[in-house]
Amino acid sequence: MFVLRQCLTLGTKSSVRNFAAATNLVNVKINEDTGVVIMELNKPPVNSLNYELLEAMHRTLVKLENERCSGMILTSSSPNTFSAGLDLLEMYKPTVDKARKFWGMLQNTWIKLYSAPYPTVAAINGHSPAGGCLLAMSCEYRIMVPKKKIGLNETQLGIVAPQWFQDCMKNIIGSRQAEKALIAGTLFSSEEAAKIGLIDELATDKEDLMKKAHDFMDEQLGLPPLARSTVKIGFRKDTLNRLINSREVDTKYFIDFIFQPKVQESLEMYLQALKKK
Ligand SMILES: CCCCCCCCCCCC/C=C/CC(=O)SCCNC(=O)CCNC(=O)[C@H](O)C(C)(C)COP(=O)(O)OP(=O)(O)OC[C@H]1O[C@@H](n2cnc3c(N)ncnc32)[C@H](O)[C@@H]1OP(=O)(O)O
Repeated sequence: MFVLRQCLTLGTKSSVRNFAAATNLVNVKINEDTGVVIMELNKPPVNSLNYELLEAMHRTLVKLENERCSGMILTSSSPNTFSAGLDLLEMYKPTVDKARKFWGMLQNTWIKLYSAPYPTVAAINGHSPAGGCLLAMSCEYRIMVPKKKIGLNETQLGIVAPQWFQDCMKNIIGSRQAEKALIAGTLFSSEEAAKIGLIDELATDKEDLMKKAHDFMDEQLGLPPLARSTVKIGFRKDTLNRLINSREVDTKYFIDFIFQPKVQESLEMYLQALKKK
């Protein structure tokens, strides 16, 4: 049974609720017996990743480093969407300062998630485009409900998936498949994603999704943790270091790119199309 665990917070059950309620943007539950955490994104309607949601995730990931967290399942409270990716409003006519702060928080959050030593599973309970796909790809294992969409569709919006987004995809589906998918900005159905290995398993529904996520976690918890995490980090270090060693350059690419008038036009048109749906 899952209970909110005291040591995640300041010591009482009500402080646990305060920790989550401080933003309300992520629900965090931990199994007292196993140490497995469920982090549920909770920014209706579509968990678009704005600064505040990223900060809430980042803060949680930092806290988990100091806790007896043995593994994490990432999912969402939305019935239809895991995450709609980066909040387009963060990129549409921001100030330079705001855009810089936003991008820095995205980098921070990704670095923490990608390098987490404990096993991580994305329980993808709905659509997962662009930054949503990045979150899923940053976990070690992906399980998805049927008939939803996942992929790095940036090109379709007139923007470009940054190098580290691209690297994550390459690491999972291989260079050739990733190149094709990134150039076209392909959004794969859950079923197609399973065929190319972008996701590891299909689930029938949310209940089955969570069951499969726990099954994966149970398998991982049977492995010696230090050996497990050493191999994981060994595989991920080049991708991580590539961003860590070039954070400023990456931020400059982002700022220079989104402030181009053509990119702002594309974002405006895309936002309008989303509203008109
Ligand atoms: C290699 C070197 C490269 C060097 C150059 C690098 C330069 C860097 C460039 C910049 C890179 C930027 C990277 C960006 C990555 C991203 O993540 S961009 C975001 C992409 N996201 C999407 O395309 C998803 C858009 N949303 C949808 O497709 C749908 O909403 C959905 C399928 C997720 C869900 O559909 P549905 O349930 O039908 O909900 P909707 O009615 O569509 O939406 C509800 C509501 O939410 C608003 N919304 C949806 N998505 C977003 C979003 N991403 N941001 C902000 N808002 C969003 C939508 O407008 C609706 O609003 P209203 O209720 O109408 O107000």
